[in-house]
Amino acid sequence: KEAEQQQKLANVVILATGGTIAGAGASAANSATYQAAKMGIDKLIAGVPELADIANVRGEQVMQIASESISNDDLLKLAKRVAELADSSDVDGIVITHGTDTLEETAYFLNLVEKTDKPIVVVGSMRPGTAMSADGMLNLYNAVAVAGDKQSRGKGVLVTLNDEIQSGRDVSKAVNIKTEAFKSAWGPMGMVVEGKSYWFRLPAKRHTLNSEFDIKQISNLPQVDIAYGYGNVTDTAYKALAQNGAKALIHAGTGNGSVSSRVVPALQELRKNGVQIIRSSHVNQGGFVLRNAEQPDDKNDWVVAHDLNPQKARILAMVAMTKTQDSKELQRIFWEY
Ligand SMILES: NC(=O)CC[C@H](N)C(=O)O
Repeated sequence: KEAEQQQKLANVVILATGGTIAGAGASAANSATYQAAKMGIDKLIAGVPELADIANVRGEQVMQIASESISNDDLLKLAKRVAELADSSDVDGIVITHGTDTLEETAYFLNLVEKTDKPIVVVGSMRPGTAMSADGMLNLYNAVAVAGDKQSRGKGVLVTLNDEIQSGRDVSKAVNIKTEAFKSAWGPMGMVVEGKSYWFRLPAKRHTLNSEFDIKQISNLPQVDIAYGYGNVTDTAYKALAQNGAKALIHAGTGNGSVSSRVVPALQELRKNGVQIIRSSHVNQGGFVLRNAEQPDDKNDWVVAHDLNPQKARILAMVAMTKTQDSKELQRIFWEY
């Protein structure tokens, strides 16, 4: 009977990378003061015995770090392992446990480069497992439930925290001290309650199988950096980043991705020297940057990131520039993904 039950359950692999979901504090009262990336994947799985009721789960420790320290090489390593697993006939879904600080970047990267319709779910937590009201156990249970569900196929890379199923493209860490930390300007795609998914919308942007990018053809990512717009800003950071080898600069602009008159000449000059200039916005609840609004992008030969926040714009620029150095092509890609 037990063997029969196991055969019916989906096979889900959990790739662990660290973060708070693997964190530990000195006391149960430490919900915010703790060390991330302390607990191994086997302990994490053992901590949620209910996982065995919803899937055949096995874990792999890919790295053990806080996500603010994830490098492009780490990203490539993780994505290549995800692709291998997605190609295995005995894997139905993949969960990635991840620190929440750059979770949105990894989720978007995988969404762009994984050629599979199998569910890929990225999950983290806001409190370590040692804390009172820790959220990691339920988030992980929900992630495994979603990853093992056939209904989750072909919907792009997903993120489950706070009982919500979010699109890995849209979601962003919007609050850093609450368990309802992750939001999307366009709303969640669904809910997961007691291990069952309830879907309400689908992503409109290109992803996974419908993406022109494939991790199997990517071995390097170009250097793309971000500089921040604010009152009294100077062009120092932009110039320094370009001098240090950035092939594209994401302008994390104010408002509509506006650019200070003290910075415009430097960006025009950098563009003439071959650096791509991509205007994004750092407004908190979802920026929306349009071509030739605020700045003459056609004249300057700049690109706009549209609704992508600066850190997501960096991810798309890196992936796009593995294929093209043409600013018009880059702009097409920024509209489509
Ligand atoms: N809530 C978290 O996961 C944050 C912990 C850590 N800064 C990380 O991103 O890994």
